[in-house]
Amino acid sequence: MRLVAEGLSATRGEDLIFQDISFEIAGGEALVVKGPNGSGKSTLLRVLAGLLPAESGTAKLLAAPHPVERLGEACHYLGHRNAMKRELTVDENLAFWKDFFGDFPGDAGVDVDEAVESVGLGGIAHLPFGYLSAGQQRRMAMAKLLVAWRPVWILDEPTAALDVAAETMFAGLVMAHLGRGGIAIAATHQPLGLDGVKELRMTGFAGVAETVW
Ligand SMILES: Nc1ncnc2c1ncn2[C@@H]1O[C@H](COP(=O)(O)OP(=O)(O)OP(=O)(O)O)[C@@H](O)[C@H]1O
Repeated sequence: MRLVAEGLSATRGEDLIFQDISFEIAGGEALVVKGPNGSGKSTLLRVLAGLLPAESGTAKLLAAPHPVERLGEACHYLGHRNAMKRELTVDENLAFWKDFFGDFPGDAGVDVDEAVESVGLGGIAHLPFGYLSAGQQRRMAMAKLLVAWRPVWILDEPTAALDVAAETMFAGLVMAHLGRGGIAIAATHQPLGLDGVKELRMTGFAGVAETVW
């Protein structure tokens, strides 16, 4: 499996945010997107996840024997917001997402109990999501990545508001995902604790993006 981005550019409103971004990552690899505030990291992730159209260029997943028409279909997107209903319990939220997403061909997500255990919060999944602390809510949002299989994880500041133990836990989840042949692309200002990752540095349109491998 390979994710290939070629000549991507994107606009927000009237403004060109970045242009001519190209990179390639294989199954089992992670790409960390770095750059100052406003340089376009979130915009790039949203383009890859299919949530914003690219102005030009392409991003494709070459994934025999499961060809993918649109990259977004193969992606889990964990954005700044957790996308969980505050009034529903954690169990109910995760069961909804498991059912809604379903599995992408090739592998399967774990059940809700196992996902909650994996993020270290077994025992509180019966509580309404809104009762949880900010860090616990973020951990539970990470559990969404586990309940349905998607080969590509798109992660926007995944560890913001997390303590050191949770950062370590999340690095373990990402490593396990890579170990299953998955791909992870993360925008972050903090080190994710992953070894041997590729890096893409965004400099904003004032200085066009530069890649560092
Ligand atoms: N909906 C929008 N309409 C117009 N401009 C936008 C919109 N959303 C973002 N922008 C602009 O696009 C540029 C890139 O924003 P983006 O959120 O991609 O940056 P970022 O690198 O992720 O920043 P940060 O590190 O602060 O999260 C910024 O100048 C921002 O003001």
